[in-house]
Amino acid sequence: MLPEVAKWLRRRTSAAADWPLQTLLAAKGDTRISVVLPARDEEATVGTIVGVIQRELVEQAPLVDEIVVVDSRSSDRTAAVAAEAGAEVVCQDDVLPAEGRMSGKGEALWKSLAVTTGDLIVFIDADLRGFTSSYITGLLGPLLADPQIAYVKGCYDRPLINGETRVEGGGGRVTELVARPLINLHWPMLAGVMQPLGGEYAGRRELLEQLPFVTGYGVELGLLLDVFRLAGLDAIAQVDLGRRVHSHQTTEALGAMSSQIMLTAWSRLEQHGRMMPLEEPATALTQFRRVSDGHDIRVSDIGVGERPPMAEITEYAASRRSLLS
Ligand SMILES: O=c1ccn([C@@H]2O[C@H](COP(=O)(O)OP(=O)(O)O)[C@@H](O)[C@H]2O)c(=O)[nH]1
Ligand SMILES: O=C(O)[C@@H](COP(=O)(O)O)O[C@H]1O[C@H](CO)[C@@H](O)[C@H](O)[C@H]1O
Repeated sequence: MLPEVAKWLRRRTSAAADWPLQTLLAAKGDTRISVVLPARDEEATVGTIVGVIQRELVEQAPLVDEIVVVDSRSSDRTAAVAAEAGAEVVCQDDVLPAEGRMSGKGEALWKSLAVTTGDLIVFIDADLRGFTSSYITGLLGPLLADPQIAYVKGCYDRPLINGETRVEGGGGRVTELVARPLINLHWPMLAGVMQPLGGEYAGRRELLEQLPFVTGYGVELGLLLDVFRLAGLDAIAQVDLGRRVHSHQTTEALGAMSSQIMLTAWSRLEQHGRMMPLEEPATALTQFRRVSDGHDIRVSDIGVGERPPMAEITEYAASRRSLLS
């Protein structure tokens, strides 16, 4: 792990418990705060999430100024359930109609900027189970405490819970198999970000509105790479939110998601390559595992060598002759 990354990890990693609600209320001042939930067919979970935010962070404590659910072409009762729970609901395709209609989560999040008023915007997936308001207070903490911080990613344990299947640490499959390797190879300064694809994060509007939003599932990787490019590593923080349980897609669906992540990585490498020669890929892979007092950080060398065609090896011809004689 690069020394700058180790330093960043120490300086810019905190836990939700480090940011109590009263501290945030005292720091809020006239800062407006929006919570955005992109939601496609999330009627089973969106109401509970919105209800917790509405009760604990709007009614009981005036921290959050608005809860906006972006209905992303749902075919179920997502919009009605979200509205009944207290959210303002907008249809993704009704926002900025002159800009046309693109698809996916990134489109929903990009359009959310046009229908929210917050100086700070918190993004929360609408398929979470066991959501607590500490997700939001944790993500807001660094932003309300330090003007140098402009973007905060959640990190958490990610079990894979699918019907009878329950694998601790088995979630975040695209993160572990695609995004983390790509980031370590090409953006090693971001190797300390424990959950680069996590759907819970927050940012300052003044930064977010300067960033392109990749549509589909490339949005998280695109934003992380572009925040790093535009604002630098020290503008990024991460907060341990504990545990994240969400609805899991099929492996086939995650194949499409992985492809979008790779396309996003390619687009940023291609942009970078137009400005300066691309660096050689790094060959250290940093991985994280929860342990009792934090995270076990493992750095492994994933470098590969390469042998030439055997036909070019002098001894090969001689060995073949002796074998065949
Ligand atoms: O076209 C889409 C796809 C997804 N989502 C939402 O984005 C979040 C994350 O999507 P998903 O759960 O499909 O991804 P996963 O968490 O499985 O990676 C969820 O709130 C989805 O409802 C969305 O708003 N529009
Ligand atoms: O992190 C991941 O590997 C994927 C899939 O998670 P699981 O293997 O289903 O737990 O989930 C994330 O990736 C998406 C693409 O960035 C985000 O949009 C989702 O919010 C996030 O859950």
